[in-house]
Amino acid sequence: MRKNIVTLDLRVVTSRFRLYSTVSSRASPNSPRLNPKDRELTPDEQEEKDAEFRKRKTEWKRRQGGETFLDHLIMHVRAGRGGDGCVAFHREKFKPHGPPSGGNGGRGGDVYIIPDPHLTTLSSVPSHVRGNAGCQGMGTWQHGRAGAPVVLRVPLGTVVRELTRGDPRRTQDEWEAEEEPYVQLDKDERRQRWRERRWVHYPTYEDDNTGRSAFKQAEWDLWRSEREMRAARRQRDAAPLALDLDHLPPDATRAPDAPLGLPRVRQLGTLVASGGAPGYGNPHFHSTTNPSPKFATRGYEGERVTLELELKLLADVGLVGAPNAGKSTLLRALTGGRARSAVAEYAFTTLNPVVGVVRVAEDGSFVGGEDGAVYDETNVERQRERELMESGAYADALTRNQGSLSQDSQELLETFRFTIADNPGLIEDASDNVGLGHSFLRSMERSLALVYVVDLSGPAPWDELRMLQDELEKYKPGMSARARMVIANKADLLGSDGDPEEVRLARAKLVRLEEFVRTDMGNDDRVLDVVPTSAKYSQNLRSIVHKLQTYVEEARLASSRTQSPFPAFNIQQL
Ligand SMILES: Nc1nc2c(ncn2[C@@H]2O[C@H](COP(=O)(O)OP(=O)(O)OP(=O)(O)O)[C@@H](O)[C@H]2O)c(=O)[nH]1
Ligand SMILES: [Mg+2]
Repeated sequence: MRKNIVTLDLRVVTSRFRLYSTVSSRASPNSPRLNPKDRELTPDEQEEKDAEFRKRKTEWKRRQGGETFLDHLIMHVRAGRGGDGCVAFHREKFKPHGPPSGGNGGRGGDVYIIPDPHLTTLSSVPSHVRGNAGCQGMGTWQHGRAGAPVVLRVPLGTVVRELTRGDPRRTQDEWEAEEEPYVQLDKDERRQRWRERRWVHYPTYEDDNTGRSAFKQAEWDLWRSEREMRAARRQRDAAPLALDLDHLPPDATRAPDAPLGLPRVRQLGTLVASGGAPGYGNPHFHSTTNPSPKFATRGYEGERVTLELELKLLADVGLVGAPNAGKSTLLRALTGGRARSAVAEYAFTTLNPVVGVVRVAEDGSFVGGEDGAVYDETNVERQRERELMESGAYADALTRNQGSLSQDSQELLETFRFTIADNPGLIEDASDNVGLGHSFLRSMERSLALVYVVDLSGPAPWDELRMLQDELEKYKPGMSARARMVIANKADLLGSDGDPEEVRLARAKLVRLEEFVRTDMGNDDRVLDVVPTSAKYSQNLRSIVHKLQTYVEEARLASSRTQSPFPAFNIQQL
C-alpha cells in the first residue's frame, strides 16, 4: 500500500512538471528568453542559408566520391513469420471439459515492391527488409491478426532481379537458414529439434502427446505438407523474379461491380516475398478419435529472397559535360522550365541525374521553347519571383489554367516527345572517384544518344571535349560512340559587346572546335554535329531539338527493327 502511494505522488510530480514545460515552450515570440537562432529570417538571410546548406551538401557528396548516388543495390528481403497456433480449452460454468478453443495464428506479412515517380535514387531504399510477423492465436477461438504488408517504394525505372542459388551475393532462403544449425546433428537429434520447432504443447503434456497415435498421424501430415511447401519453393527458384518497373501501376480503383461507396483498393505493387504460413490452433486437430487435442502447430518463417536493384533512367538523350558547362540550364530551356534541375554558378550543383520531357510540335517548335526566354540561376529566379509577388504583380495575373490556355493549342499539335537527362558534372579522373565519380553514367548506358555540352567561353573547349570522351571510354569502352552532338554553350559571352575583333575571335574559336571534332573525335561512319548555343538566353535551341529528334527517331527505328516481336514473314511458306 505504502509503495502505491509513493508511485502516485511521483506521477503527480511528473504531470505537473510536464505542464510547466509545455507552458514554457509556448512562450510568445517576443519573449526576451527566446533563443536568437529561432528568430524568423529575412528572405535574403534565408537564401544565404539555403545556398550555404546546398554548398555543404555538395562538398559532403564530393567527399563520398559520388557513392551516395545509388543506382545499384543488393536487397535482402524477409517476409513476416506466421503466428503460432494456440492450445486452449473452453471454460464455462458447469462445463468442466469444454471443447478445444485455441485460435489459429495470423499469416506473416507479405513484402511488395512498387515504383514511385517521386524518387530519383536508390539511396532511400533499405538494403534489409523485414516483413511484419503474424500475431499468435489465443484462447476462445481468437485467431491472430495477419502481419500488415510492407510496400517498398523504388524509383520509376528500377530493374529488379532475384539472385539465384550459386550467386555469392545471395543469402540463404528460409529453409536453408532453418536447417543450417542442425547439419552436424544425427538423425534422431534433428527429428527432435524439428519437433520442437513445429509444435506447441499444452503445459506438461509434451511427453504424453508424443506417445499418442493421433499426434503421430498429425506429425506425418505436417511433414507431408511441408514437403510440398519445399517443392513449391524450389520451383520458384527455377523462375526467379525479374521486373522492369518502368511504368506506374494503373490508378488504385474498385472492382467494376463493387458497390458504390466502397473505399478504393490500395495499390500494393508486385509481390516479392510472401509471408509465412500460420500455425493451426488445437481445434484443427479435433476428431472423433482425438476429442481433446493438446497440441497446436507453430507458424512458418516468411520467404527470404535476395534482390538486385538497378536504376536505369529512362532517358532517350543524356547530357554529358564538365561542371558548370550549363547542362541544367539547357535542360530547363528545352523543357520550358518544367524540369526541376538546380542551376548555380558553383561546380557540382547537380548531384543526381534529372530527367525532363521535350515535347515537339509538328512545325518543329517545342513546348516552352520561346526564343530569347531567359533561364537564370534558380535562386536568382526565385528571388525575382518573390519580388514580383511582394509588389502585387500577381494580383490580377491569369491563373495557371487561364495562362496555359494559349499553350494548350500548342500541346494539341504535339507530334513527338522524347526524354532528356541532365547529369552531374564529369571531370578528369572521375573514374578514380574524383568529383562525383562517374557511377551516374550507368543510367546513361541505355540512352539512345549522348550529347556533349562544353563551355565555349572557356579557354580551350576542345581539351574539355577530349577529357569527356576519355572519361566515357574509361567508364565503358565504346560508350563514346553513342555521342552524336557537341553543344557549344554560353556563346552569348563571346563577342557580346559587338567589337568586330571579338566576334572574329569567337568565330575562329568555333571553327577550331569544329575542326577538332571532325579530325579527332568522329568515327568512321559519322561526324558529330557542333551547334553553338546559349542555353541561358534560349538561342538556337530549335535546331538542337530538331537534331535530337532525328537521332531519337533513327535509334528507335533501329531498335524496333532488331527487336521485332513478329518473326519475319515468309511468303514461300504459304
Ligand atoms: N552567359 C551564360 N551563362 C550560362 C549559360 N548557361 C549556363 N550559364 C550559367 O552557368 C552557370 C552554371 O550553369 P549550370 O546549368 O548549373 O551548369 P551545370 O553544367 O548544370 O553544372 P553542374 O550541375 O555543376 O555540373 C550558371 O551560373 C548559369 O547561369 C549560357 O548559355 N550563357
Ligand atoms: Mg547541373
